[in-house]
Amino acid sequence: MASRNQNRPPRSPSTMQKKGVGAEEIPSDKRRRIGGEKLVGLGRGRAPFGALNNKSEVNEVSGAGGGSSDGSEGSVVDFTEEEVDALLEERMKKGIPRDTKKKMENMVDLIKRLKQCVRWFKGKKEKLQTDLESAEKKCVDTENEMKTKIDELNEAILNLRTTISSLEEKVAMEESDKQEVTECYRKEKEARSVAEQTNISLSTELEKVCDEKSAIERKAIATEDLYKRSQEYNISLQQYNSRLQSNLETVNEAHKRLETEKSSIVENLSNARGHNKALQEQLASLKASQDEATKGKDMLATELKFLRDELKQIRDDRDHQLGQVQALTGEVAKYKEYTGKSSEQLDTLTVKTSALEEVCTSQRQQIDMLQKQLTAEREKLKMADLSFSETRTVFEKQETVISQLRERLAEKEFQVIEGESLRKKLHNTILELKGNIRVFCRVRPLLPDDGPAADMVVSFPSSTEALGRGIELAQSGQKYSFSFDKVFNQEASQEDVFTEISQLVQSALDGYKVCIFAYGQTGSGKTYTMVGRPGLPELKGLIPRSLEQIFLVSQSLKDQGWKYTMQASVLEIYNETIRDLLAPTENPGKKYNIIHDANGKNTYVPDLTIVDVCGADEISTLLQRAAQSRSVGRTQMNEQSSRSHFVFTLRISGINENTEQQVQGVLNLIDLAGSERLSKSGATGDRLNETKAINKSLSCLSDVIFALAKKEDHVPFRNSKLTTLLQPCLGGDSKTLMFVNISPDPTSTGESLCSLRFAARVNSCEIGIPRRQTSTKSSSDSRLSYG
Ligand SMILES: Nc1ncnc2c1ncn2[C@@H]1O[C@H](COP(=O)(O)OP(=O)(O)OP(=O)(O)O)[C@@H](O)[C@H]1O
Repeated sequence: MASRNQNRPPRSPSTMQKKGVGAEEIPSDKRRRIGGEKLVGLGRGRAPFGALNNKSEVNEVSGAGGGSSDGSEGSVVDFTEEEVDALLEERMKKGIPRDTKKKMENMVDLIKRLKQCVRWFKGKKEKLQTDLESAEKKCVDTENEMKTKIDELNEAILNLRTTISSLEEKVAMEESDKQEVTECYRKEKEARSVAEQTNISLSTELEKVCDEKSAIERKAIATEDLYKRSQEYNISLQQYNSRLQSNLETVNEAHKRLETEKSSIVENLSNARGHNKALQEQLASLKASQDEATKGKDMLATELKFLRDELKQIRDDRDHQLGQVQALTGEVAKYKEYTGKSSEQLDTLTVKTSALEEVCTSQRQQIDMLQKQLTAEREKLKMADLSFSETRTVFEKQETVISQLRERLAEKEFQVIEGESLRKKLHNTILELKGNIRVFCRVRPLLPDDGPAADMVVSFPSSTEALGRGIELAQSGQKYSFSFDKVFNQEASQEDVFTEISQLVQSALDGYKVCIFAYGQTGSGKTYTMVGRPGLPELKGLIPRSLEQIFLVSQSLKDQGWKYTMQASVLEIYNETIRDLLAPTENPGKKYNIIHDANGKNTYVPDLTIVDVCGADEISTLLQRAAQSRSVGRTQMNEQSSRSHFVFTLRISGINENTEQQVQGVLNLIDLAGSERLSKSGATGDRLNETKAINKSLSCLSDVIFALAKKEDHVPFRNSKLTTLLQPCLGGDSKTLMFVNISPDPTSTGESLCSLRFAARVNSCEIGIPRRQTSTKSSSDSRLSYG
C-alpha cells in the first residue's frame, strides 16, 4: 500500500478544485499550507466574509482590523471557496439598491472585498505556482526515484520470478510430498482407527485382565504356597519323568529286543512246529510199526502156541506110536517065542512096525523142524521184543521232547502275548507323546493328463532327519518345505501305505476310537488311497485292507479268549444332507439326524442301515454297494470326482471270555470330497453349489480342529454335518490320522500349497489323549455309534 501511494503523483490543488474537492476533504495540514504564513489571520480572514453577509459585522471587523475597512491593498485576507462563491453571487442575490449612495457604498465595499479576494487569489496563485514548481521538482525527483525504484523493482521482480519458479518447483515437490503425506496420513488414520478399535477392545480386555489380575493376584497369594509345594512336586515329577524317559528308552530297547526275540521266537516256533510235525509223523509211523510188531508178536505167539500144541500132539502121537511100537515089538517077540504064528502075519507085523518106525522118524524130523522153527520164532520174538522196547524208548524220548517243545511253545506264546500287550502300550504311549492327531502325506504319480514331468514341483529332501518325513513344493521360484509324521512319495505302494497305518487300525480292536480321513484337492488320490481300484487285489485301498486285517486279527485273538462282533454302516454327506448308502431301497426324501448321547461321547444316526458283518468278503460286497450309490460328478479336475464325504464306520465289540473284559472300538474311514477353489473347479450351477457346500464343510472341519488345538471353550462342531458326526472322534479321546493327498501336477501347485499349509497346521495340533473304551457286559449299547 505504501509503495502504491508513493507511485501515485501528488494531486495538484487545481486538480483538487476541478474535481470539486471540498475544504473539509483537504487534510488540515494542507489547509494550513493553503493559508500559508497568514494562518494567524484566518480568524480575521473570515471578517470580510462575515461583512459580506452582515453589514454590522463588517463594521465591527473593520473597526477591529483598523485600516482594512478603507480598502487598502496591503492586507491579505484568507478566503474559503464558499466565501469566494458567496462573494461572487452577493450582487445577484441582493440586487441593485435604488439608492445610489448606498449603491456606491455597496459597490465600493464589494470592490474592496473583491480586490482583497483577487489579492488572495494572486497570493494563492503565486503560492500555488511555487508549490507547483516545487511539486513538479519533487515530481521529477520522485519520477527519477520511481524509475530507479522501478528498475530495482523489475530486478526484484526478476529475482522474484526466479524465486517463484524455484518456489513453484518446491511447491510441486511439496505437493507430491503432501500427497504422500496425505496418503500416509490416510493410512495412519485407518491404522489409527484400527488401533483405536484395538485400543478399545484392548481397554475392555485390559479391564477384564485387570479384574482377572486382581482375582489372579488374590489367587496368586494362595497359589504361591501351592506353587512351592508344586515346585517340590515338579522336581519329583521331573525326576520321575527322567526316570520315565530312561524307562521309555529301556522299554524301547526292550521292545526292539523283544521284536527281534519275537521274530526269532516266531522263527524258532515255526521250526519247532515243523520239527514237531516231523516227530509226530515219525511217532505215528513208529506207533504203526509198534502196532505191527505187536501184531507180529501176537501172531508169533499164536503160532508158537499152535506149534507147541502141534508139538505136544506130535509128541503124544509119537509116545502113543512108540507105545504101539513097543507093544508090537513085545508082541513080535511073543510071536517069535511062541512061533505059533504064520510068517505072513509076521511080515505084516514087520511092515507095520517099519511103517510105524517111518512115521516115527518122519515125526521126529517134523518135531526137529518144528523145534528149529520154534527156536527161530523165539529168536524173532526176542528180536521183536527188543525192537519193541527200543521203539518204546524212542517213543518215550520223543514224547518227552514233544512235551518239552509244547512247554516252550506255550512259554513263547505267552511271551508273544506279553510282547503284544507291551507293543500296544508302547504304541499308545508313542501316540500320546506325538499327540493324537497325526498327518501322513501322500503324493500320487504324474498321470498322462498332468503337466510334463520335467516341471516337477514336488521333491523330497534326502537329509537324515527329513527322510521319509519331509516334502518340498516349488512355486514361482520359491521352495516351501513341510514335514509330517510320514511322507509317501509317488513310488509308495498301497501295501506300503497300509503297513504304516496297520497298528492304528488294530487299536480299534483294542477298544479305541480310530478315525482316518483323506483330505486333498480333487484328483489328488484320496479315493485311490482309501478305497483303491476295485477288482485289482494289489491296488486295494486302506478301507478293504483295514477290514481284512481286523477280521484276521480278531480270528487269531480267539486263542486268547476274545470274541468279536462287528457292525458296519456307510453314509455320505452330500450338500449338507446325509444319505444312507446301504439302504435297501432308494429313499431320496428321507432325512437323517445326528444324535449325541447325554455325555456327548457317542453319536448316532437313527434309521441308518446297520449290517452285522462276520468276514472281509461281506465287507467288499458292502463297499461295492456303497460305491454304486455314492454321488459322483465331473469337474474340470477329475472325470469321476467324489462330490460328497464318504464315511465308512465299523463298530467293534469284543468280549474276552477268560477275563470278562469287554472292549468297544470304532473305526471311521472317511474319503472327503475334493477341496478345490471355486475358480479352479470350473463348476457352475449345481456343481457350484456342491463345491460351495464342500468348501464350507471342510472349512468347518479346520475350524473345529484349530479350536480344539487352541483349547477354546466353544468348539464349533455343530457348524456342519461332517463335524457334528465326527464330534466324538475329533473331540479328544480318539486316535485320528489325516492323509493329505497331493497331486504333483504343476498346474495344481497353488492347491497343493493350500493343502500342505492346512495339513501342517493340523500336524501342529494336539487334540487330547486317546482313551480305550472298555466296559462291563451289562453297559454295552447295541446301537452303532461313530465314536
Ligand atoms: N498313488 C497312486 N498311484 C497311481 N494312480 C493314482 C494314485 N493316486 C491317484 N491315482 C489316480 O489318480 C486319479 C485321481 O485319483 P482319485 O479319484 O483317487 O482322486 P480323488 O482325490 O479321490 O478325487 P475326487 O476328490 O475328485 O474324488 C485316478 O485315476 C487314480 O487312479
